[in-house]
Amino acid sequence: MALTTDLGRRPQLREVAGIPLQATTVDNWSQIQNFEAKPDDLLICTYPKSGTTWIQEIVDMIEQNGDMEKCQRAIIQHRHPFIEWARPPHPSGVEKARAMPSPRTLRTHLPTQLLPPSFWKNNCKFLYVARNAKDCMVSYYHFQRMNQMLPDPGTWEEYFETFVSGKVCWGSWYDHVKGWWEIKDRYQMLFLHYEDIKKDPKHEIQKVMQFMGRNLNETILDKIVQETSFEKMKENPMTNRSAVPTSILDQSISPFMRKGTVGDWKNHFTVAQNERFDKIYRKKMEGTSIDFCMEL
Ligand SMILES: Nc1ncnc2c1ncn2[C@@H]1O[C@H](COP(=O)(O)O)[C@@H](OP(=O)(O)O)[C@H]1O
Ligand SMILES: CCc1ccc(OS(=O)(=O)O)cc1
Repeated sequence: MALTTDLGRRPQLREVAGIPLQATTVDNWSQIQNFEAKPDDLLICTYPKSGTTWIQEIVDMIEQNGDMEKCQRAIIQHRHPFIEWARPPHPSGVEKARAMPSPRTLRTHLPTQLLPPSFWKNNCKFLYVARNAKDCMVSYYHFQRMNQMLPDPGTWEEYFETFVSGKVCWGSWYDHVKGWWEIKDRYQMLFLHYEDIKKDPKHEIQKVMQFMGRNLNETILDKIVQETSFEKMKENPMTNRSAVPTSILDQSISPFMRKGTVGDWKNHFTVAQNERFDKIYRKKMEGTSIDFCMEL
């Protein structure tokens, strides 16, 4: 597959406890770790490219009782502070969260071991969305091609190695998903799969609604299903990242709302890569009960 080649110009990652993160996040690490969560916080947790924007829009539509105009009040990145986000001189995710009235909905890509401890102490609600590793890898590859704030992914073949070895921003997909899955019954956590939302959005949105302690009628639920479809969100300037400068997200390379499907990995993985991936996957995920749907 074709290369993007501006190696050397993209920022490189640094590490916290072996997890690669953006350098600006690492510079801000003590502020992030000392973040004071509140008992009524809802934290959206995902591995990158697992449907974060999608679940954010679903949660916001539930919070706003299906009022689309209220959901248009700001771009999605500004509605739910991203707690490990740091890009001086802009306010950090922690600063944005502090300035937000409760009840707050926040978001993170951090693995469990790096989450600020106050989230556990305050028994906050966690909404985790997991996406199958192969589609996640494909989506992340295209995102790294277009995101000028992340390292250049190199060729697809090179990226395959980078991803399976966990040397991407926010670390290993396997460890992230296993980490959140293994603690799900010890906390107030709703654990969803991207593929299930795709298959039966109304059913999964109802689960989110109940988890949030809300009760919306069928008409509103149907509206949320429609407004959060891939096609609608791709056209929606509040969700499609069209407001982000090209110097950060170059959507002429790959759109942020790219395909939104299950099984696009089949258009990228060679037979040999697929066999190798499955072997690595079995080893890394040995002993876990989590299961993924790879095609619909
Ligand atoms: N409403 C929606 N329905 C399905 N997929 C969606 C979606 N909104 C965003 N996505 C997909 O979620 C991925 C982005 O995830 P995140 O928000 O975590 O960065 C992209 O996947 P693809 O690159 O496979 O298209 C994007 O297209
Ligand atoms: C950390 C890399 C990153 C992630 C997301 C970005 O844009 S957006 O928040 O999705 O609009 C930019 C950089």
